[in-house]
Amino acid sequence: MAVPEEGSVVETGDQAAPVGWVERTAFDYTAMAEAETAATWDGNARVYQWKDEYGDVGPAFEELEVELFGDPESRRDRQTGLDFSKIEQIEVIQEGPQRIEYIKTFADAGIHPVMLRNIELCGYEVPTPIQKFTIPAILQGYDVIGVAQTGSGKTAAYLIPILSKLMGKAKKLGAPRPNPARFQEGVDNVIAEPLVVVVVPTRELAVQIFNEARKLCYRSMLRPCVVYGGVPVREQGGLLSRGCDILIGTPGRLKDFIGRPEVLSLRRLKYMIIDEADEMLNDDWESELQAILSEQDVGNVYYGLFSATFPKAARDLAKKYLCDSHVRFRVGRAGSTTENIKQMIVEVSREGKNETLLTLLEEMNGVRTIIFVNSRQAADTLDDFLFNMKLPVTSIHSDRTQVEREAAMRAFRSGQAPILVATGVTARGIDVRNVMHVINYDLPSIEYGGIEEYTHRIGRTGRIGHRGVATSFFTERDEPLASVLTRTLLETNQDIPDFLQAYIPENWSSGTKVKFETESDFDPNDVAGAGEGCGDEGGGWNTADNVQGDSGGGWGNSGGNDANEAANASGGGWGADAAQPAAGAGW
Ligand SMILES: Nc1ncnc2c1ncn2[C@@H]1O[C@H](COP(=O)(O)OP(=O)(O)OP(=O)(O)O)[C@@H](O)[C@H]1O
Repeated sequence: MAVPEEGSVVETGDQAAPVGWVERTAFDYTAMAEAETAATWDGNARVYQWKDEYGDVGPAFEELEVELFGDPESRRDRQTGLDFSKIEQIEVIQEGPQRIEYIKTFADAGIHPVMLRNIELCGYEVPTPIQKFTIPAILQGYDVIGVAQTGSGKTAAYLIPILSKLMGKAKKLGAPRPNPARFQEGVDNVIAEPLVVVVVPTRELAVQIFNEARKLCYRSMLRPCVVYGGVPVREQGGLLSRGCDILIGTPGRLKDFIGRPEVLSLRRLKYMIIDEADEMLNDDWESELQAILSEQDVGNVYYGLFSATFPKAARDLAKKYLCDSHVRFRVGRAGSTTENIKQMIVEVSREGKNETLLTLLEEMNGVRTIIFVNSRQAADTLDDFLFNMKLPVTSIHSDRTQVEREAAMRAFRSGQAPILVATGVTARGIDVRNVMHVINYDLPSIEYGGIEEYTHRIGRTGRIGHRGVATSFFTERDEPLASVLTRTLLETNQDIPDFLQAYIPENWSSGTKVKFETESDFDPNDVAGAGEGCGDEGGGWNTADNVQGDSGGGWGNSGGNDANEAANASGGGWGADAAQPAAGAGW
């Protein structure tokens, strides 16, 4: 990366962008708010649709394929330069009485041929460590807890096996749906009866997972939908009324739709995934989550909990609901960071933060950067400050309208505004390619997430084999975090600045394991099993006995041959003939 000369500025007409940065764009938030009714929401993005005559698998559509997966050239390039070696070295710990034989390649897993092709189109060559375990476990019908570092492919770790299992069975298991080619609003509307629900804490994450589902559902009959706050309920209801097999949503909006049985019913639900499980178990979501969990058909639903950290609240939920048969996978220590991120802690005074920030942005200029602050007001103030310094910045926080939030994310993703100022919660789980630098302008305080929040925040960079830098400003206020922060740095062999040296544990020497009192790992005595929710008694977590041969569903057989078996069951719904594009087919 080019280091600019000190204080140098590139003159570009009357706008002068500091060296290395694109010109700033002024975002008119008031106009955006007024345009809300005419907005094109991210959740309205096109999904693959089929005609009845296709059978279980539809033909490819080049235009949509490029929209979903990018052009073929960029697909190939995506994998170059990825360094999986650090991820590969991390030990995967399997807990629970069941032993799952892990897969080495996607082809090993016995997944549906269309899913295999979609994985290839995504550019995924080998499964990540968490995927190696959760794919066979979910295919075999186990409830799963997956705890793995940020950016380690947890979304695909549950979507691939679930969608693969459902491919070829949508007709049999799913609700009748209108033919999209002939759909008439108000005439053909159906009640949405999803087979899968994914609950996530933020709107941005809901859209992101919806986009991953759009890719992985390509050419199948499975129709993904997303619902989240800030968009008129009527609009989202309209999308649901065309049928929905995979529903991704934020808890408040999901609860709202559950209260409208003429729009949404969970009676066909087979899989419930709680992503970013630790955040979802925050007190703020409790009533919504309870409403969603209590809605299901007892004993008939498979569960998955996924997160990068697993604090006590999440462990308590697992303890309450999970049965003996569930499997837990931990990639490294729960809450640990990845070695692909270079972490730097800089001591600053509160007054000196802006100046230090400008220096940093000058040193690492032009790269996609996320700056975290601790309050909405601070986000607005910092956005203004950076904009006045002629930097291409945008910001996102929960007081913004949905139009503003989506516009900010689009500007950041496209590179129009490569600097994003965000509060921690709104940026939870977001995955933007090539975020090279994360800056904690404010470190998260112990009361607001502490070290676990730190892990999630810096995890916006150094994702999936890429490398990144995370710089955090440390003021005297951050003293309570010093000890655990130092140990987190030691764990991945980071440099410890002088002012943190005193927090290096006594007797610690390089290569020894660092101890964490808030160890997010499961205590072996804390194992679930006596959960109220087992079997028929409550929350509906499955036992080993009911994993197989789900009545009428025709699934739940131990993984491996699912694709072939479904092909037989559906009268050869895929295979060469069915997969051929039908002449003149539309979607
Ligand atoms: N096997 C794979 N090979 C290459 N890339 C992959 C693979 N699996 C997933 N990815 C990509 O890795 C990125 C990170 O995945 P994802 O967002 O699911 O991570 P995560 O573990 O959920 O992170 P976080 O905890 O921060 O939410 C995504 O861009 C995804 O498309």
